[in-house]
Amino acid sequence: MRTYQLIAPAKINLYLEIIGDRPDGYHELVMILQSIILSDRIEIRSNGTQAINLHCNHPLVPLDQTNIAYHAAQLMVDQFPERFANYGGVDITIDKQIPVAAGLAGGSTDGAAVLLGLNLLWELGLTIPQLQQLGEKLGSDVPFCVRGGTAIATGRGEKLDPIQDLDNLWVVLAKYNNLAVSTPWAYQTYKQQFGHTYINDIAGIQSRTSQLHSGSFVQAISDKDGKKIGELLQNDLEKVVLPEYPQVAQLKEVLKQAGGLGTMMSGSGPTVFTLCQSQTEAETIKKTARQKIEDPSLEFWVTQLSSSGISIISEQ
Ligand SMILES: C[C@@](CO)(OP(=O)(O)O)[C@H](O)COP(=O)(O)OP(=O)(O)OC[C@H]1O[C@@H](n2ccc(N)nc2=O)[C@H](O)[C@@H]1O
Ligand SMILES: Nc1ncnc2c1ncn2[C@@H]1O[C@H](COP(=O)(O)OP(=O)(O)O)[C@@H](O)[C@H]1O
Repeated sequence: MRTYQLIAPAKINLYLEIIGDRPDGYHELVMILQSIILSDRIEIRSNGTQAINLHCNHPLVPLDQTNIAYHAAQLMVDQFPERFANYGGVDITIDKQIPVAAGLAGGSTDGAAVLLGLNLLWELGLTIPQLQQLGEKLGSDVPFCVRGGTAIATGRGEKLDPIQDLDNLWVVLAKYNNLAVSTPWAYQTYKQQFGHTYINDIAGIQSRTSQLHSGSFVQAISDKDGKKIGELLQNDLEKVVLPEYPQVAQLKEVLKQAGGLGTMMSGSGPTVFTLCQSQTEAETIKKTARQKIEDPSLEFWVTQLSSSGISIISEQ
């Protein structure tokens, strides 16, 4: 039976600005998304049946249709019923290394990996843009996860403009393993509290978006100016998540005091990250923060920014 093993990297949000709300219930965003080395491993194996079976080593990951990886396989079955009939079903095994419900797009990247894996297994020959278009149906962050690297994302997060890759920096991630933040809750609460700041006309949205395109953040990325990037980190969702989760606010403060280029919450949280120039600096920051907060539920990861999206590591 043919088998593909894939690496599915997590992401962090270097910049997340909420501009307006949309008739479809989503929010209009300007983001800068960045892949990191921390990844799940996905195995996709033909099983000679007509079933999709899902396996995962993490107790919090659902194994039914609510799993984005399962949903991705179902979407491919619906889109390409003849291929499914010819090639048969698959066993999908997720080796979960990315913390769950952490603001790191763990589910989205697994979904993206299944799209790429089935494209290969069923010899569909779909291009990256075609896979990204399918990914839009699974979630706003899935199109980014297909290609990864560094990108400006607009719309609900699905419109992507790749920019110069930024892979020369290290990152410390910190998360309480007993905390999870619901993404719909974060956006809903933001809307209730800050909806009055939204721009709701197209011209206004375009002008704000182009400000960022030409803005100093993109310039700092193309200059690979870590100090400037650290200063310019932004995430509007912090405004609702930090007051609701004081532990996360305290964690951010401790990490900030410990050094590095800049500290910010990723996505809807509750993971907080610090960008660093070197692995040594990252390890020192982790150690300092660990000494300041002696809580066994607080976990750390030291990793690097990455220029890769989903990649294939073996084919049998
Ligand atoms: C906050 C971010 C930042 O990258 O990431 P995470 O924290 O989830 O990793 C994303 O915007 C999350 O993207 P993703 O997790 O793919 O969201 P989706 O499944 O599409 O949407 C989940 C829910 O979030 C809200 N949502 C999402 C995206 C968006 N632009 N506006 C929204 O209002 C909607 O309530 C939607 O029902
Ligand atoms: N493959 C998957 N991996 C992780 N979580 C998943 C997956 N599929 C569905 N989920 C569900 O999605 C929720 C959000 O998880 P995740 O994608 O890890 O976080 P985030 O949306 O914060 O980036 C989880 O609580 C879980 O119930």
